[in-house]
Amino acid sequence: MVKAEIISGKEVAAEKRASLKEEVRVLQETEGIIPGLTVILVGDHPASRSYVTAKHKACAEIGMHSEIIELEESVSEAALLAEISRLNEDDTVHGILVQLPLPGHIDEQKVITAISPEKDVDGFHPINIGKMMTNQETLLPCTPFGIVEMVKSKGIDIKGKHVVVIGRSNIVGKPVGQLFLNEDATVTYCHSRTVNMQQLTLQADILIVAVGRANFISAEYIKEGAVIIDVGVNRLPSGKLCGDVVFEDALQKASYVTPVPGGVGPMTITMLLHNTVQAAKNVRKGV
Ligand SMILES: Nc1nc2c(c(=O)[nH]1)N[C@@H](CN(C=O)c1ccc(C(=O)N[C@@H](CCC(=O)O)C(=O)O)cc1)CN2
Repeated sequence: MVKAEIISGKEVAAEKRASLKEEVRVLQETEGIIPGLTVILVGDHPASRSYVTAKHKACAEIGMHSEIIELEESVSEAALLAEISRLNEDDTVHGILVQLPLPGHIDEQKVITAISPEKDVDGFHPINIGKMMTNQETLLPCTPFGIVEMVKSKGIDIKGKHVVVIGRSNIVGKPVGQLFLNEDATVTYCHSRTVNMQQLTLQADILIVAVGRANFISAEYIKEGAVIIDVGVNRLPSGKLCGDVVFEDALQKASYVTPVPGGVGPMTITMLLHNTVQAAKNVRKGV
């Protein structure tokens, strides 16, 4: 029997994008500012290319300016850093994003740190991460930010809830736990070395799964009535996309579940738009 309500990231994203479109219109009409995003794509990873294209399209749909800079897979780290430095100095660029992952010869952390924190619309710069950790206003990592927005959109109470995060990546696992901690949740992290993970996941009021392994979480890991957030986007040999959670199992045991596709993914790009508009406004405020 289906018990859970599906949290449609597509629907939450559409609502948020409509309000951002209006914000962009007002910003342009009243102050002549058009928020601008520049995305750097290194190499020709097909999934990365499709995410970058989706970002470009999403910007256009809400009236924002955007540009894609494509660099060869073999580009040197120094050349990439020089490009970032040029964009840091360009006042028409409010947001800079380097699509990840990068080729192995480039130090990802060095690249992220080279982006001006004020233009770091991915929210990955150590200064922005530090501000997030200390609960200060800043540009927040898009996927974690989108997850919190989705949960809030359903009026789900976070305070005092036990949030269990499976995964400890810098772009999703670690920051999503911190954002829920900032919302007064009790947070537990699980990862590949966690002993008896099931004992922990069965305590989760909100279970966030970001491991990148198809159908990693099944019914026996889910507490009755839990909120299940599935961050995984895995392509099966059949070509079909699926999440890290067995969706049918979550439907039967959880109170809410996010689908794949159409769940967390669309929120990632939406919060990127939000951050870029925010970065443009911050320039005006001198933040
Ligand atoms: N610089 C960054 N690199 C990467 C990020 C990021 O936030 N910043 N996140 C991911 C990729 N990503 C955005 O860049 C992303 C992933 C998935 C989706 C999405 O909408 N997925 C759809 C399915 C898409 C499909 O058909 O393949 C869904 O879940 O519905 C958007 C953005 C890694 N790199």
